[in-house]
Amino acid sequence: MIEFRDVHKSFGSLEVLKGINLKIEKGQVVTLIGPSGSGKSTILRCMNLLERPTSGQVLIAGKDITAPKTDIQGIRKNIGMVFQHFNLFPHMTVMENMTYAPIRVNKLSKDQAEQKAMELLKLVGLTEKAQSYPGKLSGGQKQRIAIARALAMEPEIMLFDEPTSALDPEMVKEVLEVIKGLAHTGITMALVTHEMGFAREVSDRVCFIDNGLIVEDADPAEFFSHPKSERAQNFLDMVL
Ligand SMILES: Nc1ncnc2c1ncn2[C@@H]1O[C@H](COP(=O)(O)OP(=O)(O)OP(=O)(O)O)[C@@H](O)[C@H]1O
Repeated sequence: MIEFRDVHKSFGSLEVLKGINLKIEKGQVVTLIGPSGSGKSTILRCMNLLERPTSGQVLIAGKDITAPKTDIQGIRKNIGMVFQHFNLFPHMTVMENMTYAPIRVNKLSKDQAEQKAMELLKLVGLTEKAQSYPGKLSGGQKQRIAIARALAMEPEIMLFDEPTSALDPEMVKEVLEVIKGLAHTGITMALVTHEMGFAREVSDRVCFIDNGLIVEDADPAEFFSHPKSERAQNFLDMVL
């Protein structure tokens, strides 16, 4: 579903990705972990070309999205993304936030889009907030809405870039529960997270990134109990 072939990315003279090779199969849940600045978010952002690789290829469902003249908007429709900061439109109600793109991009009628939005609000436990403005919601609620909004486009792929890092500790759980509920429902998921318990419990695979490379790509139980590299061991000693 997602494939990286020798992906490099530089910002000026700083080479941030140094040859990433990665395959994520349809329906898999893959977590990227590693030290700050190692390139995790950049890998995720190359999956929908928010960052364009300097060289190498990114394939989505077999299609090379790094090729010239790719219909990137068409591809992005199929890839939901949830960021650390929720990015909801502050001047729109929750319902308007959730129906905006489905009406304009997926050409749903207002009724269809609202019906779909209500189903998703139910999924994230926030039906009573449909007419609220984001400013009236807690951080955890905003992030659950952001997830529901991404799902409203019915994407086959969901990318999560540190979805709980900006939340107060008491709100982390409610957001992780929602993400957990999506795992293994058929959606292909890639996550950058510092929540090691979550990575261990929910992922099919954990990729340990260090200094722009995938140092380990392993089964979570194996990775957390017996990391192969000294770098991963040192990292786990710091964070666990
Ligand atoms: N748009 C950009 N312009 C310049 N440098 C960038 C840009 N985006 C990222 N970088 C640099 O690339 C490196 C990798 O960043 P990235 O955000 O991918 O790391 P990360 O592993 O996700 O880190 P963190 O866990 O701290 O979010 C960092 O040194 C960062 O400063």
